[in-house]
Amino acid sequence: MSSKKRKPPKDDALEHAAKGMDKTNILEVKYINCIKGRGIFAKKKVQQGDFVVEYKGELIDSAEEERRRRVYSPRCSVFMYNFQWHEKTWCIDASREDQSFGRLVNDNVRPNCKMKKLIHDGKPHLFLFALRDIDAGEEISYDYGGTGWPWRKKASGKEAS
Ligand SMILES: C[S@@+](CC[C@H](N)C(=O)[O-])C[C@H]1O[C@@H](n2cnc3c(N)ncnc32)[C@H](O)[C@@H]1O
Repeated sequence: MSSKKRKPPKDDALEHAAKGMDKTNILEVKYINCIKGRGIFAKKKVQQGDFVVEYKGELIDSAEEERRRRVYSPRCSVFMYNFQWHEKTWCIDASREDQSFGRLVNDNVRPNCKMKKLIHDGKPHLFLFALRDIDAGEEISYDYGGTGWPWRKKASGKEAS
């Protein structure tokens, strides 16, 4: 058994945000198929509660988000993540291909991670934390929320469970 003390996951997340680093020692990008595209996979076991990855991008307000949604293609707007902060709607726009891992995490209705907001340098940041132990080789996922995602619909036209 390792005697190394586990860093509190929130501290770990904020340290990674400060350094602008992804956990390349435990995560990797893999191409899955032409429907799902790429995804993020665990290279090593992840413990329940651990910080996994930051959903990095540009922080914009709802007016700017609306403006961008009018001009973005659906392929780009799917990278926009909305959340509440100080009673207003904000958005992380991760549409820019910047080599970061968080933007490549796919949707799952039975996810192994959950998105949480933490404040770093006075600004909100979005981080995924493990909902359960994740084995090496498993795809990292979270529930995008909302309804109507085309990939959730089965050929029958019903929502996937
Ligand atoms: C935020 S991106 C995730 C990264 C993306 N897979 C890529 O390679 O750029 C969201 C897009 O990934 C795909 N996607 C995400 N979750 C999926 C799922 N569960 N099944 C199929 N496609 C999915 C859809 O094409 C969606 O528009």
